[in-house]
Amino acid sequence: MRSYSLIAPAKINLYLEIIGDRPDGYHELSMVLQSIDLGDRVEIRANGTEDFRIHCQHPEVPCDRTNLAYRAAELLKTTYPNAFEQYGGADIFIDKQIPVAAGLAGGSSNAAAVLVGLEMLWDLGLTQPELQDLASQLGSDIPFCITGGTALATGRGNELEPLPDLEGLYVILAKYRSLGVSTAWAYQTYRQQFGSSYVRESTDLAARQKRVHSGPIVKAIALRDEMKVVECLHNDLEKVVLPEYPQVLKLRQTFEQFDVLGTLMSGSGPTVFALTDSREKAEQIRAQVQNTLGNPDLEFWIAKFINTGIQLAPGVH
Ligand SMILES: C[C@@](CO)(OP(=O)(O)O)[C@H](O)COP(=O)(O)OP(=O)(O)OC[C@H]1O[C@@H](n2ccc(N)nc2=O)[C@H](O)[C@@H]1O
Ligand SMILES: Nc1ncnc2c1ncn2[C@@H]1O[C@H](COP(=O)(O)OP(=O)(O)O)[C@@H](O)[C@H]1O
Repeated sequence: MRSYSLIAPAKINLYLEIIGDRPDGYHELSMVLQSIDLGDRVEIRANGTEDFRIHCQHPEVPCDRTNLAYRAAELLKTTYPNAFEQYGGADIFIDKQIPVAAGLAGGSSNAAAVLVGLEMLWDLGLTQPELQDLASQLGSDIPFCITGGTALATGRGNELEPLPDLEGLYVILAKYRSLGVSTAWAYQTYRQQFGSSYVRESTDLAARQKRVHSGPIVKAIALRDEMKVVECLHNDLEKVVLPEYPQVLKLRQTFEQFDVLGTLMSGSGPTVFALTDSREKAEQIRAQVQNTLGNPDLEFWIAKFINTGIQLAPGVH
């Protein structure tokens, strides 16, 4: 039976601005997304049956139809029933390295890997826009997870413009093991507290431009001015998550005390990250934060920026 083994990287948000409410219930965003080399391994193995089966050891990851990877497979099955009939189902093995419900797009990246893997397994010959369209139907962050790298994301987060690679940066990620934040809760709470009506189709371009402030970070990335990039780090969702989770606020403040280039909460949290220009520095900061907070529930990861999304796992054919 044919199989593909893929690496599904996590992302961090270097910039997340909520422009306003959308009529479809989502939020209009302006984000800068960055892939990092912390990733899950996703293996997709044809199983000759009429089913998809999810295999994952992580206690917080469901192995049923609610798994985003399963939903990705189902979407391809209903969109291309003839291919499904010809090739059949698959076993999907997820080796989880990305923390769950952490604001790092773990589930989204797994779903992206399934779209890419099944597309190859079923010889569908889809174009990149066709694949991106399917991804968009499944979740706002999934189109980015396919192509990865550094990108400006607008709309729901699904409209992408690639940006020049940000190379040579390292990231220390920290998360309380027992803490997870629901993305839906974060956006809903933001809407209740700060909601504003915003219609993208508005002809009032001047009003729209006034509210989109990603210009400076995009320019800094284009100029590869890393010092300027770190000055522009921003996440509107911190306004609702940090007051609700004092531990996360404390973590964010602790990173600020040390010699980091910049620090921010990623996505809907609760992961907090800090940037450095070397792995040694990242190790040093990790030790300093760990010693300061001394909490056994706190977990750390060190990763570097990468310029790829879903990739074939090295050494597997
Ligand atoms: C916050 C971010 C930042 O990158 O990432 P995470 O923290 O989840 O990793 C994303 O916007 C999350 O993207 P994703 O997790 O794909 O979102 P979806 O599945 O489409 O939607 C999950 C929930 O968030 C809300 N949502 C999502 C995107 C958006 N632009 N506006 C929203 O209000 C939706 O209404 C839904 O209740
Ligand atoms: N393949 C998957 N990996 C991780 N979580 C998943 C997956 N499929 C469904 N989930 C569920 O989605 C929720 C959000 O998980 P995740 O994608 O890791 O976080 P985030 O949306 O913060 O990036 C979790 O509570 C988890 O139960």
